[in-house]
This record gives sequence, C-alpha cells and structure tokens, in this order.
Amino acid sequence: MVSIAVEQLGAKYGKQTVLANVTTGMLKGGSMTAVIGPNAAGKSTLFKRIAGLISGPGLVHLSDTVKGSETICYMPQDTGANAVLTVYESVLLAAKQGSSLKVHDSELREIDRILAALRIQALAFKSLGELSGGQRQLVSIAQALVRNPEVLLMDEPTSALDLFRQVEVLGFMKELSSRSGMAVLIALHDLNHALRYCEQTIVIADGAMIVSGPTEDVISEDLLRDVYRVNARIEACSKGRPIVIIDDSIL
Ligand SMILES: Nc1ncnc2c1ncn2[C@@H]1O[C@H](COP(=O)(O)OP(=O)(O)OP(=O)(O)O)[C@@H](O)[C@H]1O
Repeated sequence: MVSIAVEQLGAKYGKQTVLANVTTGMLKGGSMTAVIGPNAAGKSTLFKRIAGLISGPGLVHLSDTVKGSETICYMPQDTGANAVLTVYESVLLAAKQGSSLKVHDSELREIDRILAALRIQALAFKSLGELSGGQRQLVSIAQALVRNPEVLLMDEPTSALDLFRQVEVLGFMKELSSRSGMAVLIALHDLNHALRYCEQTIVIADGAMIVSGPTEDVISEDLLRDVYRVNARIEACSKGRPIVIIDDSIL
C-alpha cells in the first residue's frame, strides 16, 4: 500500500514564496488526511506542488507504489468546464489521460459504476455547460476517481454540495480509501468534516505548516483561536463525536 510524505516542501509564484518548509510524517494509503487552514494559506499550492504542477524546493517521498498505475492525481478546486463535452465523455477522457485512445468494455463499466456511486448517472449525456455548480463538482470527483490514483489530492471537493451530498461523498471517499488503499488528502474548510472523516490533519497558515497529527489532537480550541481567529468550543455531540461550535470571531 502506498505511503507519501513531504520534506521541506516549498513553492513560489514568480518571486513570491507562498509555501516554505512543509514536512509531514508518512501518510499511509487507506486513510484520509485533512489539509486545513485559512483562505490563501497555501493549501492548493501545497497540492499543486505535491502533484508536480509547480516546482520548488523540497522532496515528495513515495513508497510502495504499484508499477503501471497512476500515482498522484490532483482534483482542482475550480474545474474549467469544457461545455462541448457531455458528462460521460469528460469522464471517459479523464480515464484515458496519458494512455491509448482504445476504449475497453471494462473502462466503460468502471465509468458506469462511478457515476452510479455518485448518483449522477442521469446526467451522463448532458453537456457540462448545462450543469449546476454542485453537479459539476460531482463530475470532477468522478473524473478523479476514474483515474484510480494511489494518492488523490482533493481541493475542497464538497464546497458546492448540499448537506446530503457532502455526507454521502465524504462517506464514500472514506470507504473507498480504506477498501482500495488509496491515500486521500483533502482540503477542507468544514472542520467538523475533518473531525468526522479524516484520521490525520495538517494545518497550513501563511504558507507554513503549523501542526500535523491525529485530527482530534490537532483541532483544538487554541488552534481555532490562534489560526482561525474565532472563539469556539469543541464538545461531544449526543453520539459522543467531537464537534466544533463557533461562538464568535475575534476582531
Ligand atoms: N497562480 C498564482 N499566481 C500568483 N499567486 C498565486 C497563484 N495561486 C495562488 N497564489 C497565491 O498564493 C497564496 C496561497 O494560495 P492558495 O490558493 O494555495 O491558498 P488556499 O489555502 O488554497 O486558499 P483558499 O482556502 O482561499 O482556497 C495566496 O496568497 C494566493 O494569492
């Protein structure tokens, strides 16, 4: 099963350094890791740097990868929709990225399975331009999943989804990662989602890693005050799970 760690990772846009010295422990396949932090902290930049879409100092360590399979896939926050394609065509194109254009039955069955798992089969032959924001986000998730990577970097994948879809997609991702051994890193603003679905959490602020570790240790009232500038309580809900309750912002 794959493991990934980063060492002293950094990134610049032009001359401006926006990420520096990010080092993590080994993040194991089969688990979900939340990447959290305020707006403009550097979460997307970290993902792009790990995926090799931008260059910079530091190293990405991968171990126990499977030869022949795609290793790292980045699902961006905003997906430029090519309105000419249908949903099905766009997912097929994602599946064929970097390989021959010959399509096998098994690949079509896999696309059907993923569209069904995300409950978007009914959209298959709609053009991308006709979709709502949430529907487009579900299609982006399908495009990432069909590539079956060993490490999946998901940039705020539930930001446009309604509550039912958020819970369904995150539950599905958790089940998929533990079943397939995929390592999922997921940028989130909803800390209750991080607490519920992610074993590990990495906190990024001002282009640096503040802390990382087991989610319940990392997400604390102090972190919410110091990094997010909100007064908040973390309490056990009636089911015994920790939940974040925000009281007010700190001016
Ligand atoms: N293509 C770019 N060119 C120049 N600067 C960029 C570019 N992309 C991002 N930045 C800058 O890098 C910094 C980090 O941005 P990034 O998108 O990584 O933040 P983020 O933590 O993902 O934020 P958010 O939660 O708002 O999505 C910001 O100051 C942003 O303005």
